[in-house]
This record gives sequence, structure tokens and C-alpha cells, in this order.
Amino acid sequence: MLRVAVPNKGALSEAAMEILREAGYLQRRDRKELVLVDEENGVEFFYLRPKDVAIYVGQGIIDLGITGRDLFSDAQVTTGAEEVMGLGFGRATFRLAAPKGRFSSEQDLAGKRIATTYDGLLAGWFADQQIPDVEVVHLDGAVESAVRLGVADAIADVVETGNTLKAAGMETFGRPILESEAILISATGERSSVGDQNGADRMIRRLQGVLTARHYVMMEYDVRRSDLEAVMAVTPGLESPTISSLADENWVAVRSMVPAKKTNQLMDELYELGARAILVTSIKASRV
Ligand SMILES: Nc1ncnc2c1ncn2[C@@H]1O[C@H](COP(=O)(O)OP(=O)(O)OP(=O)(O)O)[C@@H](O)[C@H]1O
Ligand SMILES: O=P(O)(O)OC[C@H]1O[C@H](OP(=O)(O)OP(=O)(O)O)[C@H](O)[C@@H]1O
Ligand SMILES: [Mg+2]
Repeated sequence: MLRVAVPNKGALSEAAMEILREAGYLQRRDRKELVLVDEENGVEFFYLRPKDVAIYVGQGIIDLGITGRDLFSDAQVTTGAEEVMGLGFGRATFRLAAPKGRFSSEQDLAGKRIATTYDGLLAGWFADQQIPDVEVVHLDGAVESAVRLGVADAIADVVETGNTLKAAGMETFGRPILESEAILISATGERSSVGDQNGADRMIRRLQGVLTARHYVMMEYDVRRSDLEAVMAVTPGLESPTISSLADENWVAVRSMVPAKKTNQLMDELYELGARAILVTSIKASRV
């Protein structure tokens, strides 16, 4: 049976269960359940702390897991697990911050103390940046208070809306350290490998299908044959658009998948290139 780790609480938990449900897997109803067996799909789900997911997968105890890119990097599991794909939710940026006006670049942090819950990730980054004598102070949360309370000179934390920093009178500075989102990781290599490779491949395909359905729409329109080349350049589709003939042989119908975010911009462009009867429908499910 395929073994899959899912965050049991925190920022990624609900959305992780939602994407798995959308992909046709059974998920727990009760937040206290630690394991759930989906007999029909041959998958055993383990609800674990998001930070621990990389450790279980890296040791080959679990085949696939959902975690944050920042958490994966922080766990420093350099062998035994790898990122398979971004899952498009739980987006946040891991950044440096300090009281307004105090620092302007990461280079200002030589010899300073930086508080964070992600000390593995941060220490690795400072080493890469060759900024000397930085002391990384590990805290378990509420790091925004660390500077005011005198335990650090600056902090590094995940920023989503920026509201928490603003409320604490702080601002980000320096280059962003990591763009994070929820990711699917897989066991790899000698020490660990996926037990049920077919089941894993199927789950990856299903999740890719959910992402396509979420991020693409189906666009259909009619266009004169003579304008076909121009409009096809605007909606090339994932592989190639479908062209069907119409009763009027000077016209054709085109069907193509396009990024949902670009819907209106593309409709404007197509209209200006002569396309008419432009229709957009959402995709409920897909296997690409
Ligand atoms: N607003 C947010 N706050 C915290 N983490 C976020 C946020 N948005 C996205 N994330 C991502 O969620 C993951 C952190 O989840 P985790 O469950 O450890 O944090 P949490 O929701 O703050 O829970 P906890 O209360 O245990 O700190 C990281 O990958 C992080 O990038
Ligand atoms: O940019 P924002 O949208 O404000 O979100 C980011 C904040 O949310 C998280 O804290 P959380 O509420 O999880 O508390 P914690 O520090 O105890 O983890 C994170 O650690 C930041 O503090
Ligand atoms: Mg938190």
C-alpha cells in the first residue's frame, strides 16, 4: 500500500486534505485521527506535523508527503527525498525583517542575532551568502516579538499578507530568502525509495490533473480560416488546439485550454484578431 504523509495542523493542513479529496482520495473527518486507510485507492494516509514530513519521507518510511518548500529546506533532508511538484497553495515568502529603518540589506547583519523558527534554512542561507558571525536564535513561534524583547536584532519568518509584521512595527529588508508553497515530496535514492511506484505515479498524475483543472479554463471560439494562424499563436493550448470545421467553410471552431488568470485578456486579444462567439467553460477534472 502507498504511504502518504499529510500535515495534521497549521496553515497547510486543510488545503492539503482538500486537494487530495479533489483527486478522489478519502480523507479524515475527525482531526484526532492519525491514520486513515483508503482501501479503494490502496493508500494509507498519515497525519503528521508538517515539519516532520520530510524526515519520514527521507528515511523511506513514507513514500510521498505534502509539506512546505521552506519546511522541507529547513529539515535539511539532502538525501532520500526530493520535491516532485509545487501544489499552488500555502504560498508565502521567507524573509528578513526588523523594526522600520534599522537595516537595509542582509549585508548589515554581520555579527548580529537573527531569531527564527526555521534555523536550518536560515543558517544554510547565511553560509551561502558569506555573511560572517551571524548568530541564529531558534524560537518556536511569535518571532515578531523577539527584537522588542531583546533576544535578537532581526528576524526571519514567513510573510504571507505582511499584516503580522505591520502590526509589530516591522518591515522586510534584503533579498527574499525563499519563495515557498506547499509541495509534494517523494522518497528517492538508495536509502529510501517508493514502495508502490504505480500508486505513487497515479497520485502524482491525479494531483497534476487537479492543478490543471484549477488553473486552466476551456476557451472556444469561431474564426475565419484566414485569421486562424494569428489566433492560434494567442491560444496555443497545452499541446495543440482542436480545430473543427463549420457549415460555413470559410470559418472554423477552435478549442484550446488557457490559463484561467488570463481569460479576459485573451478574449480581448482574440476578439481584436477577428474571433467571435468566444465561450469559456471551467474544467471540472482533467488528466493531462
Ligand atoms: N500565513 C502563514 N503563516 C504560517 N505559515 C504559512 C502561512 N502561509 C503559508 N504558510 C506555510 O505553511 C507552512 C507552515 O505551516 P505550519 O503548520 O508549520 O505553521 P503554522 O500554520 O504557523 O502552524 P503553527 O501554529 O504550528 O506554527 C510553511 O510552509 C509556510 O510557508
Ligand atoms: O504575513 P501574514 O499574513 O501576517 O502571515 C505570517 C505570519 O503568520 C504566521 O504566524 P502564526 O499565526 O502561525 O503564529 P506563530 O508565529 O505562532 O507560528 C507566521 O509565522 C507569521 O508570523
Ligand atoms: Mg506558525
